[in-house]
Amino acid sequence: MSKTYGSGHRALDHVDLEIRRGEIFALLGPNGAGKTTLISIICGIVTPSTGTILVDGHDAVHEPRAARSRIGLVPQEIAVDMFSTVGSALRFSRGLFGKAPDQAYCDQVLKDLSLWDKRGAKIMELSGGMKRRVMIAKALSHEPDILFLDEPTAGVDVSLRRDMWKMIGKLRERGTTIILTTHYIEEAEEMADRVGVIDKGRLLLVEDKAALMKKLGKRELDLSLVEPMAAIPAGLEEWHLSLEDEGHRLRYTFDAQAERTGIPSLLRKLGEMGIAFKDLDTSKSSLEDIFVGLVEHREASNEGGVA
Ligand SMILES: Nc1ncnc2c1ncn2[C@@H]1O[C@H](COP(=O)(O)OP(=O)(O)OP(=O)(O)O)[C@@H](O)[C@H]1O
Repeated sequence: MSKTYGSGHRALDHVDLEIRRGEIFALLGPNGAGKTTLISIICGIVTPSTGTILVDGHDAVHEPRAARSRIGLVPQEIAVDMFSTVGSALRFSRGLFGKAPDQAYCDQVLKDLSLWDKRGAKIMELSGGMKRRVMIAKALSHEPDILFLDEPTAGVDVSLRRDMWKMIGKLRERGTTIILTTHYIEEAEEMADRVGVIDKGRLLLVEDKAALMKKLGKRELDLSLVEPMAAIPAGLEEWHLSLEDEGHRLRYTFDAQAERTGIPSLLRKLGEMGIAFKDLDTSKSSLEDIFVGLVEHREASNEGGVA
C-alpha cells in the first residue's frame, strides 16, 4: 500500500508486508517514518491511497467492521472518558464492538493488567501509567486476535514496562498476534519474533530478530597510534584490522554479543609487538547507522524498490 496525505506528503511508499498469525512483530523506525500511518490504515482510521489490506481475510477498506472487530488498538495518545470508571470503560468498549457482556472475561483482563483494585476508580483519578493500562484493557475488551501497540512504552516507567512485556508474552502464549511500533531497539530485542525497519515511508527490511540483532551487534574499537604506520604489520591478521586516518588509527570491528570479543588478546599482541597507542575509543552502530547502511547496501546491490 501507499499513502499520500492531502498535504502532498508521501507517508507510505509501496509497503508490502505480511504478518504471521501468532507472532510478535516489531515495526522499528524513527519519528515520522510512517509507523502510525501504517497502523491507522490497517485499523480503518486512515484510507490508503493505493493498495489492499487484508485482516484475517477481510478487506480493511471494503469490510471495515469485520476487519476492525479482529483488532485491538492501543494508540499512542491516552484517549478515554475520564469520568467513567475502569470497569465500565471496559464494558462500554466491548459493547461498541457488538460483543455480548462477559463479566468474567473483563475481570480477567483487569486482573492481568493489575487493574483489579482500581476497577471502581474513575479514570481521571489514576496515574499516567495506570491510564495506559486502562487503554490496553479497553483494546482487549472485545477479545481481539490481533493487538496493535503504538509506542507502548514511550514515557513509561520501568515497572510498567516490565508488566507490559509480561502481559504481551502472556497474550502471545494465548495465540494473539501482536504488532508493536517502537524506536527502541531494546524493545524489539526483548520481545519481537520478527522486526521490520521503516524509514521515510519505505520498508527497508523485514527479518527474524536474531538475524537483525547480529547486524546490530557490530562494534568498532579505534586505537590512535603514537607512530603512524604505512601498512598493518604481519602477525595481526586474525583480527582483520583496517588502517584509518592515513595510518594514524587502527580499527578493529567486532561482534559485541560474542562471548570473546578478541579485544584483550589484540591489546596483548600490540604490547608484545611494541605498537603503542595514545588513546582508544569504541563505538556501536546506532539505529541511524543501520538505516544508512541498509539503504547503501540496497543501492549498491541494485535491489532498490520495495521490500
Ligand atoms: N494527517 C496528516 N496529514 C499530513 N501529514 C501527516 C498526517 N499524519 C501524519 N503525517 C505525516 O506523515 C509522516 C509519517 O507520520 P507517522 O505519524 O505515520 O510517523 P511515525 O513513524 O508514527 O512517527 P512517530 O514515531 O513520531 O509517531 C510524518 O511526516 C507526518 O508529519
